[in-house]
Amino acid sequence: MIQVQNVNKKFEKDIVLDNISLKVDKGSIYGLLGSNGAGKTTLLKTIAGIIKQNSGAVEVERKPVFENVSLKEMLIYIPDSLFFFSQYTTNQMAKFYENMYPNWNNERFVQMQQLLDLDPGKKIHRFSKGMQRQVAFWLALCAMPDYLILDEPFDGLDPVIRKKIKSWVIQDVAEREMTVVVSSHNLSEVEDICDAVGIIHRGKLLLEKELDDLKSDIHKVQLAFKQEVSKDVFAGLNVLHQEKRGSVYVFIIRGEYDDIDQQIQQLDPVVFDILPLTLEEIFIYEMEGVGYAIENILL
Ligand SMILES: Nc1ncnc2c1ncn2[C@@H]1O[C@H](COP(=O)(O)OP(=O)(O)OP(=O)(O)O)[C@@H](O)[C@H]1O
Repeated sequence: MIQVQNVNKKFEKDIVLDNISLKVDKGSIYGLLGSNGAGKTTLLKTIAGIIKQNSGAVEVERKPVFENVSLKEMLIYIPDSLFFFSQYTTNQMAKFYENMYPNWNNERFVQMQQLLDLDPGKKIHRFSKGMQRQVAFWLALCAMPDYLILDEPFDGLDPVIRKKIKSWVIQDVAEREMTVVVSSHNLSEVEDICDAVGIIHRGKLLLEKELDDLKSDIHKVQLAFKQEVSKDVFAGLNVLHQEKRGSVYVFIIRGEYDDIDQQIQQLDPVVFDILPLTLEEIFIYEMEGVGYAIENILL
């Protein structure tokens, strides 16, 4: 488990992380979303134990992570700008990883080579950017980490490879309870793999949600009545957003499907539909609820 508690980080006078708290359960995938400069990389590096917060606590397996050598053997961070020793081939990097990570799996290294179709004897810096990213995943997954921290990991990967790598990550989460934190500025890029998502903006965690909860407790409702109705009749509903298109009301309502259905049936509408929302719509309305326009943050 990863626990971040009231973490603050400043670079000179700039507050880059502002009282951030979050928890990532073992065997789950947490998506950290935010625009450029939001603080994602800083937070990931703090979780990976590479930089130290000014205050607050960052714990992995209930131990402080900064400069903790035993935790580093269990945790791999793939940065947004990759680093490999110049002149090294993947085979040479694999030897290096084998010495660093006690659970290194050489059989897997050979299997993945066939699936990725990359020459392990070629110098890594001679590969394209996307191929270098594949090498980073190849090495990271063969180290069999318990924790995988990924900074904008899918940038520059073609859709086929992206799908393949996502499925490997999900497999490791399902089969051996690997825990993953993945950052992105794009919701659609990570929504298919995450169990929970947090949105960070200007160093603050604005919103944090389990995706299953999100989808089950927010609904779009279209309604029309024979006659004008007073706004008061909707007072019992937790309305996040409402608009009127002609004679049709469109509401975004938080709550259990059955409760909403029951309350609205009592109002005797002539049109009544409860519709599902896309994840992007859910975030738009949730963010509106906390006073931010998501377009300024994620889109
Ligand atoms: N080493 C540093 N020294 C000074 N300021 C820094 C340093 N690293 C990051 N910052 C500042 O911290 C803020 C957050 O940067 P960070 O890289 O964490 O954001 P990000 O959300 O990962 O952005 P991006 O999506 O552009 O990669 C930025 O204003 C950045 O300029």
